[in-house]
Amino acid sequence: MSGCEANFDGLVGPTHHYAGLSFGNEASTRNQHAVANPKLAAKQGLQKMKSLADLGFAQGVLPPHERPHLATLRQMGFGGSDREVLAQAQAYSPRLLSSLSSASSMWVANAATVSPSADSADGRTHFTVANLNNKLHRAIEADTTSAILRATFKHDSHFCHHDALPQVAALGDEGAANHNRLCGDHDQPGVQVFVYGRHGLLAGEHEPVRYPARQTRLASDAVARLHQLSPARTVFVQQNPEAIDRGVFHNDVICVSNRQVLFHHQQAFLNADLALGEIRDKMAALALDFQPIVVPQSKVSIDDAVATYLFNSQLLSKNDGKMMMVVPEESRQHIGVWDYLCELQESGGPIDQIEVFDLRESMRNGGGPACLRLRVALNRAELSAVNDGSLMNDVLFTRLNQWVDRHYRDRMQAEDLADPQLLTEVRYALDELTQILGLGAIYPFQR
Ligand SMILES: NCCC[C@H](NC(=O)CCC(=O)O)C(=O)O
Repeated sequence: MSGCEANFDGLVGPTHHYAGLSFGNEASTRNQHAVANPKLAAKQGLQKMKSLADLGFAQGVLPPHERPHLATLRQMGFGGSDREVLAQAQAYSPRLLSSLSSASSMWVANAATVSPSADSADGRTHFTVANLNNKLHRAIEADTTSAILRATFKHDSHFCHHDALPQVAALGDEGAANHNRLCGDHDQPGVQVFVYGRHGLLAGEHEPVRYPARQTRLASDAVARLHQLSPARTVFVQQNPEAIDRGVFHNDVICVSNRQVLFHHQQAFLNADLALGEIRDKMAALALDFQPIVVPQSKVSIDDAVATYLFNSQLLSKNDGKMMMVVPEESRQHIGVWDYLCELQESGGPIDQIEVFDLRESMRNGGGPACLRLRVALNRAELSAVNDGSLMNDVLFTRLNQWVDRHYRDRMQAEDLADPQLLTEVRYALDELTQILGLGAIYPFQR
């Protein structure tokens, strides 16, 4: 093995619910007020992690955040005991309490952008925490994400951590969901592709009109600079504004990369030919052969892509050199999309295996297999420097399932969030979790 791509999945938190918080994310809007099942959600996620670990892929886990987020409520002027703060917030605005209770940190593809050491001038793996500035419920993730990543990837000699960019719309950054990397072996230099929705400072001709473009070019440029990437191996591409207006709120809803392959929809990018040409040329300079797989509109429409999350899949390299694709159950349920996938699997191309997972609880908030994982390409030395307790195996899987059984409710709606008992349950659970994972005190309530 010459390096690997490890996937770190976000564990769903105990307050998982459907609040309709993400304008532009159609599943989130559609399922507002549906009854959620946090216990099932966490178990569906764990099952994916375990299955991939069993297949021999390096798999880690990242813990959920503390919710409701009392610190933000206090910062907003609510005071007194925790119980009083919750009651006041609920009386003032149940929607605010819901925002500050979202389990959205599960979608760790938005936790950070990660550049492997082979691409960065200082030879370290770089992480920039995403500020998730476009949504209140997500912008509050940055500090805890930073603490979690620093505890999981601890050694300064291997890992370099950057805090989130300033919290302002012009620097809106959504992390790895808008970032792809093309390469040969994962620990060899590759080409990084940053996808943005609007510039940030300059008013562009081509911007979405219906839904927000969450990622700015200004932010993508800043991350590339922080990560010490070579311009000769970096490409910036604008997302197709029409796709954003149809519900493609992150690039990973319409595109996924692995090694030389860029699996994407025909309408994913603005000026796609130029962008693909630049990727091809920059890869050729590394003696790499670019293999785009373009799914035409005639086979799968953008609406079907959004409904089924076909592109929010994981592409994983197997030992035989072929790739396995991890798709959500919703892709199997759709006849046209499933026919396309069966054809793809038989086509003799790089992807020859499709694995389906039931991630319905997360999917109903717009989070598929790819949203739930943060890719970290690591060489052997770096992999052994990762916090041991964070890596998935039989023992950890059993312990985490038992932990979920002990602490999670199987029903959650907005009105449950003001229950002071829930906050106690969450803190108790998270405190135990940091011990299971060996992460130390990462939450403010533990300090
Ligand atoms: N990468 C997938 C992210 C999904 C996430 N959904 C949410 O936050 C929905 C939460 C709610 O509406 O309850 C988002 O849109 O950022």
